[in-house]
Amino acid sequence: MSELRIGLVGTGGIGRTHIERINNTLQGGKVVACADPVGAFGLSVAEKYGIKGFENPIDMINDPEIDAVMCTTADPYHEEYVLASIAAGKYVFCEKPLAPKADACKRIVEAEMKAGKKLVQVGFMRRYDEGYKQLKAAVDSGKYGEALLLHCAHRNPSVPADWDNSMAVENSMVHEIDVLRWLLGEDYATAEVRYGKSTNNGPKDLHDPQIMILTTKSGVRIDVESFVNNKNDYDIKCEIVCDGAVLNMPKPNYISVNANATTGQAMYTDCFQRFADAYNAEIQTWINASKAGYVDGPTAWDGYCCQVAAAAASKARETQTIVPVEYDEMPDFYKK
Ligand SMILES: NC(=O)C1=CN([C@@H]2O[C@H](COP(=O)(O)OP(=O)(O)OC[C@H]3O[C@@H](n4cnc5c(N)ncnc54)[C@H](O)[C@@H]3O)[C@@H](O)[C@H]2O)C=CC1
Ligand SMILES: O=C1[C@H](O)[C@H](O)[C@@H](O)[C@H](O)[C@H]1O
Repeated sequence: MSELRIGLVGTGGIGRTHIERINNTLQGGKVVACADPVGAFGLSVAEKYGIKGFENPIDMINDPEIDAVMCTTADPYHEEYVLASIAAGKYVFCEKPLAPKADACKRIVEAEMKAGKKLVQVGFMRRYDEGYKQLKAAVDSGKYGEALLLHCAHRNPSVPADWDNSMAVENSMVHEIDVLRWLLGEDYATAEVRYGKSTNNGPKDLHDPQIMILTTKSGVRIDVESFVNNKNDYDIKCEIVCDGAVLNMPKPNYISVNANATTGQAMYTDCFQRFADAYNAEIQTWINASKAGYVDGPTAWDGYCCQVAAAAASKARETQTIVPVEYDEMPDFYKK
């Protein structure tokens, strides 16, 4: 295959950044068409980029001129378009989360197994971030002993107006749920969500910050702060306390400037700046693997496991209790 012809469904913020990165920066693929659940909006974006527009996303997914699909719609639409891509036998990159709820993720897993071939990669780009990769290599090396505690923070300057209390876990901290499961190489045992004093930066009824506490099956304890209205910068932290060392993820930022007897350093204000290289790496990996005929990234099973843990955390938040995380047995299909 000379060039992977990609059809993108979901022409919102990240959809457009992915069109630009694939068509201007990455190699081996091209977004040749796009569509959106809001038909007219998708057509307007197709015109903006000079690519083919489809009023109906399903028509695009089924078009023989489309080799592979990217799903960057709002979360609730992921299931429909991923299932349509599987039915069409096409590789599909689905932005996180695979679907908002675990049962929808399980339907995708079952459809993929029925199709007899892994076709789905989920957009958990932090696995491709240099900082997280260095942390994983350090833990895997055994040089510093066992990982015992992790202290994490996931801070946004602000979130959309329709943000609700469930989204801190189900939309935002799903990144930590996935990347730490991958980094530590094990599943979770329990989930808990606690509140601190809420900020006045956001709506009155929003619990913000929230603290999610996870334990893994081997007993590692993880705390993650989610502060979505910090009105400052986009700040991602991960500190790993081991037997013989404390490992800290670097905080990449812009240069510092000494001028007028002051020093200052601009900070990242969104995920697109902080994880630009990781998005490029995950999508280049997806293009290369799709052309070669396999999946080489977070699978639909990873997406399911993530939402099982997220559902336990949401139940823990609602009940203010500690909730067990209970997965189905991993099918052999995903063990190879
Ligand atoms: N991996 C990551 O770090 C990130 C992943 N995401 C994920 O990507 C997916 C899409 O997120 P975003 O691009 O932030 O969503 P968005 O809110 O920018 O767009 C989502 C949908 O809203 C509608 N929409 C947006 N702007 C519109 C307009 N001007 N006119 C008409 N309709 C409009 C469209 O249906 C569009 O597909 C979500 O699943 C989200 O979880 C989003 C941001 C970062
Ligand atoms: O996926 C993302 C981004 O990566 C941000 O880190 C989150 O805070 C945001 O909610 C989510 O859309």
